[in-house]
Amino acid sequence: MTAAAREDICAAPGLLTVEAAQARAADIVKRPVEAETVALAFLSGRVSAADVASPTPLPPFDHSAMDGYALGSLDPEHRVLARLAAGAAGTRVALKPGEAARVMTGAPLPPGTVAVAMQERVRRTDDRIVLGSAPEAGANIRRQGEDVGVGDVIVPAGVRLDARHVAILAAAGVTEAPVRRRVVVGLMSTGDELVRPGRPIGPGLIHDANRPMLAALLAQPAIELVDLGVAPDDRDAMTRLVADAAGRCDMLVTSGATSVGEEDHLAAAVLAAGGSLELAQVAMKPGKPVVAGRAGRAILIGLPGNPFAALVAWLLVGRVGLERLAGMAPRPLAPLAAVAAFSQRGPGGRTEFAPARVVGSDAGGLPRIEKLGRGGSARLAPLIPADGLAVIPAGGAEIRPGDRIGFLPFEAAAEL
Ligand SMILES: Nc1nc2c(c(=O)[nH]1)N[C@H]1C(S)=C(S)[C@@H](COP(=O)(O)OP(=O)(O)OC[C@H]3O[C@@H](n4cnc5c(N)ncnc54)[C@H](O)[C@@H]3O)O[C@H]1N2
Ligand code: MOO
Repeated sequence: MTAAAREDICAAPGLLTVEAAQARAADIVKRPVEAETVALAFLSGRVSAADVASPTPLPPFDHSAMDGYALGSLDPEHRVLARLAAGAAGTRVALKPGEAARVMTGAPLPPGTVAVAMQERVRRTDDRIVLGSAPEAGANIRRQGEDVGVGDVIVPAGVRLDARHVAILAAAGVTEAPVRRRVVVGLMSTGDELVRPGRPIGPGLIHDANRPMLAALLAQPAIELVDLGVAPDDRDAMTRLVADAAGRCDMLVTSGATSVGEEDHLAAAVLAAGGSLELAQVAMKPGKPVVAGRAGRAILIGLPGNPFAALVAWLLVGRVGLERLAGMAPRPLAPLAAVAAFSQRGPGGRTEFAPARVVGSDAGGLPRIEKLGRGGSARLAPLIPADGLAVIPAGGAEIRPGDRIGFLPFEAAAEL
């Protein structure tokens, strides 16, 4: 740990606030990974590395929003001169007052069009139409560039791309875009008690839940996962594994060995491998013993061993560093406003995150949140029926039904 970091941690009486820990986790990352160019078909889930400007207006030309008639004036009667479907190369016809063209949705509009009348509002006899009621000037015309102008930014830098971005790039005829290369994230569990799922557990042993959990959270297009297995509870062995991982990963995410027990070797191993710790001991429940720092060129996130604590520490602290590394603009996880459907004694010294589900809404429309399970950072079963995490701020008074609390839905929390 650097002297400055040690001072900061000690300056707060006891523990860092969750917000301070998030700021620290972001600051550890000096710059995002490099950019590369990727084809449209592979952009979803990647993080944009630069603004993309549209080379073309959208729509590219004035066209009809309806099947009907392009009108040269708003007069009640018109003579029909031409017929245009979507894809028509255009027409040499320019409409004068009293003249119309039969048009389909998407068809380019002849010069002189003042409005398009829907065909349901028109009576046609041979080459003449009579309007039931005059449309407004400009009705049913989609103007060139009304959606996007030439040079408008259609995809900003620093966002996780999805189908919306792919659609607008495709519409503008753009076939590739600059994105951050995949962040190489190494996952390592620690502990002599851990056995890979699928293998039998002997006395005192348990199955490794954290590495599969983190792999499931991080199985995303912007990430390349490296499975680093299980480090034993041995300082020298852990040091070698950390040093090796530090050389080939952008981020190393470990779980376990962060606390104060005799077999909690992570901090010592990171320091022995030439790394540093910039964050430790956060005022959150669970997840207090989360650590973060650097090891070689990698950012290190050390999550607590208890699985629910590891999940909470990842979502609230580790994820912030990963987003920065992946080139995303900072997006602090802001809990939604909600009300408690439970009571509990306060105040707590740490911000509490508890598995919770929505059980209706109050008179003001805020979701009512019920806590699940009886607490405990090792319990996974309460997460299964949960919709997200109840957030109960540190230092608050007793919570009674109807009191304001925060709520983090899982969908928002788990997305990179
Ligand atoms: N004297 C103190 N003891 C503890 C403190 C403390 O402040 N003083 N903090 C407690 C808190 S809070 C937590 S959280 C845990 C964190 O401990 P570690 O990060 O050192 O984790 P371990 O001791 O290695 O393991 C804790 C627990 O989790 C199980 N575990 C570990 N890895 C996995 C895995 N990959 N999959 C499933 N389960 C795992 C492990 O077997 C232990 O039962 O420390 C408290 N102690
Ligand atoms: O903070 Mo520990 O993470 O409660 O179990």
